[in-house]
Amino acid sequence: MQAAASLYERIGGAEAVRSMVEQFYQRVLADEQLAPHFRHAPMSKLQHMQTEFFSAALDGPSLYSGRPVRHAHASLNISTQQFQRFVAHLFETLESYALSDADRYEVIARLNTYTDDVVGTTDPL
Ligand code: HEM
Repeated sequence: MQAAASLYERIGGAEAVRSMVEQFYQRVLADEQLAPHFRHAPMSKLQHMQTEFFSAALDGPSLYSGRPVRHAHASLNISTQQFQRFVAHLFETLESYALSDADRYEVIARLNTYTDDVVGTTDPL
């Protein structure tokens, strides 16, 4: 019997995750409440790291080699509202992929587990 397909496979594998991250960042950078955070960010490295991160988060084969999420966002002073906008852009991006609603909510639920690592992390690492 074959193992059930992972979320990574259901979204369409490596190429789908790469293009999903690209579309997602186009949305994030077009959002005037989020874009200022990325003004000095190394965007091609960030997209690469995010692609790895999402692949790992969706149970794909790749390992995430970037910094811990808490470390990467320390001192960025991201608000809860900005975090919610970020996740809403992801949800909208996922709407153009052939995923069930349950899968879309599962992706969002996984990202929401990082809220405390991303929001307002001005405290010591
Ligand atoms: C669940 C939510 C989020 C996740 C999982 C996430 C994940 C990541 C990852 C994996 C990196 C790369 C780390 C590295 O370079 O080693 C990163 C960097 C970054 N993220 Fe996020 N992020 C999230 C939310 C946000 C939000 C809401 C913002 C801003 C509005 C943001 C702004 C940034 C910036 C500016 C960087 C680049 C930091 C630098 O290299 O100087 N992130 N994020």
